[in-house]
Formats: sequence, C-alpha cells, structure tokens
Amino acid sequence: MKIKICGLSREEDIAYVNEAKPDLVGFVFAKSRRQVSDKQAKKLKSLLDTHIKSVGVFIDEPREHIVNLVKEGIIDIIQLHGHESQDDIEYYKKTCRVPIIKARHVDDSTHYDCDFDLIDNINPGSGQKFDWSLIKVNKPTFLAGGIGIDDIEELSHLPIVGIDLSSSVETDGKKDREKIIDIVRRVRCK
Ligand SMILES: O=C(O)c1ccccc1NCC(=O)[C@H](O)[C@H](O)COP(=O)(O)O
Repeated sequence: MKIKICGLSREEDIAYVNEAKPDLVGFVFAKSRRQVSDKQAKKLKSLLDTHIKSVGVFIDEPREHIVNLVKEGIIDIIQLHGHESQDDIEYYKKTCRVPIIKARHVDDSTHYDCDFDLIDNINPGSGQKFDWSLIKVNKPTFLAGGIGIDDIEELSHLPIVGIDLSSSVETDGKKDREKIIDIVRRVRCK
C-alpha cells in the first residue's frame, strides 16, 4: 500500500519525510492553513528525496498555474479537489503528461477518466473520518479522511492502492517527525 503525507510547508517537514520515506508528499496550493506559495514549494521540492513524488493539491485553480508548476518540476502529480471537469482533466493529460488524481466524496459516484481516484472527506484536511463501508472503487483509488496509525490494519483489507493523510501526523498543527516515521513504518510492515 502506498502512503502519501500531505500538507508539508516547512523545510523540517521535508527532513522528516526524507527520513521516513513515504511514496508521495503533498504541497497544498489551495486555500488552507497548510497552503504554500510557488516559491516555498520550489524550495521544498529542491530538498526532497528524489525517490519521493511531490503532489500538487488544488481546488479550482487556473490551469496555467498548475501547468507551470509541472513544467518547473515542482510537482510530479496533480491532485484536483474542486469542481474540475473531465475537460480540465483531458487538458492536463495532454499538456502535462503526469499522473492525475481526482478527489471525490464517498457518496459521489461520478466517474472521472484519470489515473487515480481519491475518496476523501467533504472537508479535506480536517482529520474527519467517514463510513469506509460505503467505499466503491472502479480504478486505482487512494483513501483519505482522518486516517491514523490505528487504522492501518483495517485499511489493509480495503480495495485501495494507497492512503493519504495529514492531520494525524501533526502536533499542534505542525508536522511531527515521530508520527510520520511511525506511520510509514507501520504501513511498510503490512
Ligand atoms: O490539507 C488541506 O489543508 C487541504 C486543503 C484543501 C484541499 C485539500 C487539502 N488536503 C488534501 C489531502 O490530500 C489531505 O491529505 C486529505 O484531505 C486528508 O487529510 P486528513 O483528514 O487531515 O488526514
């Protein structure tokens, strides 16, 4: 199972993930307490272990901004959380040629022709769970929403390719080295 640690914003956060080695990390460009500027993200990416993929997280962002971040090598994967259409997804496929993750709620069965689905809470990044028994997948799917270290055993039985988490690896709103290392180790042991 792949693991993505989302919402990195400080240079020490990058040091933590370089040590823990998750598969993916997320830079949030959408409005959020975890939001990073292009300049910050460029610096963070330059410090990131080259084996770890960087995911840009967006809500209804202008296309040019996303394309520019891919072209500059700041993000390796696009994650769309807003009202982006299949037309937008086709545009990114053609223009960027990087994997695309489209987030949806568990009760939204819209099919998007993209690389991965991400089933997330209605309030992304809030640390809130939802009913995992409602999950239906029709393509490689990541799961997010309040996932913590005690959930790994249960999640290993779900039809998902990876997990995406943020709040549970924070202390007082900041990424926590021990929590990141512990959860990546737990996932690797499954
Ligand atoms: O994390 C945010 O602040 C955020 C803001 C706006 C759109 C998306 C956001 N995060 C997306 C993620 O991929 C989070 O990792 C995911 O929602 C899980 O977060 P959590 O429930 O805190 O583990």
